[in-house]
Formats: sequence, C-alpha cells, structure tokens
Amino acid sequence: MKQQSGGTKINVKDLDLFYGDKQALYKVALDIHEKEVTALIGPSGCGKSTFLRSLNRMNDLIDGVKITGDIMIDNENIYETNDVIKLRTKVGMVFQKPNLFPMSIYDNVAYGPRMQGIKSKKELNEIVEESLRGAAIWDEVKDRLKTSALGLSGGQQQRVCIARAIAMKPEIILMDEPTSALDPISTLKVEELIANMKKDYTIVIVTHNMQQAARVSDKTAFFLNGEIIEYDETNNIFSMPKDQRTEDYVTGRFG
Ligand SMILES: Nc1ncnc2c1ncn2[C@@H]1O[C@H](COP(=O)(O)OP(=O)(O)OP(=O)(O)O)[C@@H](O)[C@H]1O
Repeated sequence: MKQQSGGTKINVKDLDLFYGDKQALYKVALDIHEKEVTALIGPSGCGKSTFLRSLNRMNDLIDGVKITGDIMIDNENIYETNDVIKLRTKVGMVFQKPNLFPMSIYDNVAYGPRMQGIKSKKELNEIVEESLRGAAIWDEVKDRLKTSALGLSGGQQQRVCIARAIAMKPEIILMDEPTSALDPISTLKVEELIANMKKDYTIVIVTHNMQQAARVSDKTAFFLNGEIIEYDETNNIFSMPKDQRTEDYVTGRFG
C-alpha cells in the first residue's frame, strides 16, 4: 500500500555494518520520506555508498559483511524477507557509471520486464516508451530504439539506465553519484529529471557535489566516519547547520 506523500517510507534504526572486522557504519538511524529526494553527503570513505547499498541488500553480495539493526521499508524489515528479488524490484538502483548492456536501447529497457515474464510485444512497447519518457530521453532515442545503447553519449546512457530502473516499476530509486561521470550539461539534465521524478518515486542519492545536493534534494544527511552527524531539511544543512563538523564540510573546509 502506498503511503501519503511525505510519510516515512524507509525507517532505519541502529544500523551497524562490518566488512569483516572493519566497521563501516555506526548506529545509523534515519527516516526517509516518501516522494522526496534525500541526499547523502560526506567525505570519501565515510560510508555513504555502504549505507545506500544496504537499502536494497546489495551488500549481501559482498563476502564477510555483517549487518545488525533494522531497515524497515513500508513497515517491513527488509532483512527478514527471503524475497530479495522482489525487494530489488521495489528498490531500484542507478550506478555511478552508466552500465548498459551491449544490446539495443529497446532491449536494455525491456530486459527487466522480460525477466519478469512479460512477453506481449504491445505491453513491452508500452513499458519501453513510458520508461524512456519518464527518464526524459524518449525524444532523443525514439527513432533509434533498435540501435546499440552503447552508441549513445554518456549522459544519454545514464538516462537510459534510469529508464531501465523505471521499467521495473520501483517505488524507491537509489542513485550512487549518478552524474559524477557526466559533463555539466548532461548533469543538469539528470538533475532536472530527478526533480521531476520525485512526484512518483522516493529517491535517495549519494553525491559529492554540494551544489547538486542543494539543488535536487529535500533532505540531506551528512555522514562522517560511518556515522550520521546531522540530518535535516537541505536548506538548513546548507544555511544553518547545527553541528560544527557539518558547517566545516559544507563550507568546503574539509573533504
Ligand atoms: N567491499 C568492501 N570491502 C571492504 N571494505 C569496504 C568495501 N566497500 C567499502 N569498504 C570500506 O568501507 C568504508 C566506507 O566506504 P563507502 O564506499 O561506503 O564510502 P563512501 O562514503 O561511499 O565513499 P566514496 O565517496 O569515496 O564513494 C571505507 O573505509 C571503505 O574502504
């Protein structure tokens, strides 16, 4: 059941995460609100990606990872479900570098729905068009859907990656530095897209780019050494942070 906009979508409590003996997250607690963009910022190695990957259990794929604490999505503990495929359908992901398959644009976007068993050409056509429109790339690719996706520019490829995520009909989309490999114009396009997407999705984005966090997000969490130091409305984090360490980071004194 979908919750009201602004309600808690993801509730994290007491999250500790270890890679072998090395602890990467310490008692992380966070409420992520539905249909908002939440940015995760902080210096390199502070645990942002680790935290992001915990939200759809991508860390399960890494040997020696131990996780304690609770992550509830729509009031269900995601570490208590056996259906990780369903979880990853609900919680999609877009990576730092576009990672399209060496196949056509159409086949890239139709890949997930086909894996889910959708065979009807009409239905697949609809999903592909809807997803590419949702990722603001339809007009640029509609006449070349059957050509290789790898022939697109990096910025176009990243929007096709977003379309591929949308095609799975997720409720939450995790983005790990989605524009770090893009030029400024493509970055702006992806940022506009993110701002538009939040009417339909709950978005969590890791970014090193402070202006980007300020431009696209509603809430911002500042991570340092595996802990959340401060979490608030993005405006407050950037204009009147409560913690000196947040202020030092957002004003560029370290990181
Ligand atoms: N697969 C792994 N195995 C062991 N240690 C890891 C692994 N992935 C991350 N770490 C360690 O966990 C800590 C947090 O890393 P993480 O990648 O989450 O930080 P980050 O804030 O996302 O950094 P960056 O901004 O550089 O991407 C770091 O000390 C890192 O070396």
